[in-house]
Amino acid sequence: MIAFDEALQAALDLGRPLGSESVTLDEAFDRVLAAPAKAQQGSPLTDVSAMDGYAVRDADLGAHEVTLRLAGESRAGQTAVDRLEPGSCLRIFTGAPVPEGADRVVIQEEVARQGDAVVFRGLDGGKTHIRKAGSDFQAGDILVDAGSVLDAPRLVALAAADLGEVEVYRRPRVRLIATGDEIREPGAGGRGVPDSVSFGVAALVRAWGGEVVGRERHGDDLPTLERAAAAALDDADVVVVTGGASVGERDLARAMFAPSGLSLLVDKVAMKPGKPVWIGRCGDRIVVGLPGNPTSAMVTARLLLAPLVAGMAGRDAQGANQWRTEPLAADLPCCGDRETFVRAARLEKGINPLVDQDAAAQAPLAHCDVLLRRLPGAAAKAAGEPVLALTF
Ligand SMILES: Nc1nc2c(c(=O)[nH]1)N[C@H]1C(S)=C(S)[C@@H](COP(=O)(O)OP(=O)(O)OC[C@H]3O[C@@H](n4cnc5c(N)ncnc54)[C@H](O)[C@@H]3O)O[C@H]1N2
Ligand code: MOO
Repeated sequence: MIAFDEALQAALDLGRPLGSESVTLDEAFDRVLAAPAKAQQGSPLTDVSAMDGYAVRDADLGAHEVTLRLAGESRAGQTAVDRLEPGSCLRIFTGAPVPEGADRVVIQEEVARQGDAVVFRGLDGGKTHIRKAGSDFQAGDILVDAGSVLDAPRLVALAAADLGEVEVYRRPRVRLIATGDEIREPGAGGRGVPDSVSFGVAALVRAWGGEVVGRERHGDDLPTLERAAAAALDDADVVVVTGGASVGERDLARAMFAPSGLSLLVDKVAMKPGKPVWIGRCGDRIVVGLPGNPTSAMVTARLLLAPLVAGMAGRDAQGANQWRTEPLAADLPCCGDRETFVRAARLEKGINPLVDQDAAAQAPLAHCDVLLRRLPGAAAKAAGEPVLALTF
């Protein structure tokens, strides 16, 4: 049995990016940029108006009221006049090119219009309401750094950079295998245990940048499981097997990978819940064995699988387990002799440890937002005291 930190280090060491691929911006959401995104051209391309109004020359506006002749119109996407002649003004709209010679845009609320005659109050020397060419960014500027997760605002920046495709890290392909004669698909009713864990693990894999390529269930029959293991290793970067991790004769999760050349890197971890969790390799494939008890499975998946998948997806693997100090909303008992990850809810007044800490319980998962980290032998804590918390 190894310490939790040692197991985490093994997961981090395995969690290396798998290479990159080019995707269209439509496909880029939530992917991780593998190379810095450079603007293909500057923006705005020319000086443009920031407001709806009239483009004028400063020299034409004196201290007092002045009337200028309307010479035409400039709209975003089309301009009738490239140059503003002295004594004239140009109707202009937000985003439209500012003609050569114009010094400012006077907003329409500040002028009076009588046909083609536009009356301006005196020059107030305030804002020009002109966005200069390249003032947002210039050709070659790096708009989004490599390693960024492409969220909504970053996708805007990429499209603005005039990029149709971007280079992103490949997503690790993850296949889930639930084991156990009793496990069945949820929704079928009757005897058996609904496979709940696979849904939580699949969601977690996706949230941390992985692609779930398959979810399957098999009974406790070794030849069947061996065949399933070999097939899964064929098309996945990571195979996650649930259940059968403990010491019973029917706990076959490790055995099913033996003919595929399993070498164990982590085998039992001094943590509660989740002691039977294991991690191994079959060639260049990674296998993660989660305990069958649903809370144990989700805790170990969050603490070890999430950083592994994050690292393989090019994300900040270390950052996946970012423990923060937060105040307790209720008392917390002392910790036993195994490092313990207490399930808790984040309330407005602080972190509230859940009453039911049974590793097999599932109802508490519906209220669980955070894990609390408790070192072996840690003393009891009172409400208000700080505790180490990790968002689940
Ligand atoms: N003698 C010992 N017994 C056990 C030990 C031990 O050290 N010595 N460890 C215990 C611990 S800790 C855990 S955790 C469990 C984990 O056991 P397994 O990984 O072998 O899990 P199973 O026996 O296959 O199943 C346990 C439990 O979980 C349910 N299960 C399994 N898969 C799913 C799923 N996909 N969805 C929902 N529920 C699932 C299963 O029906 C069982 O009730 O072992 C202890 N025993
Ligand atoms: O430690 Mo097992 O993972 O709890 O019930």
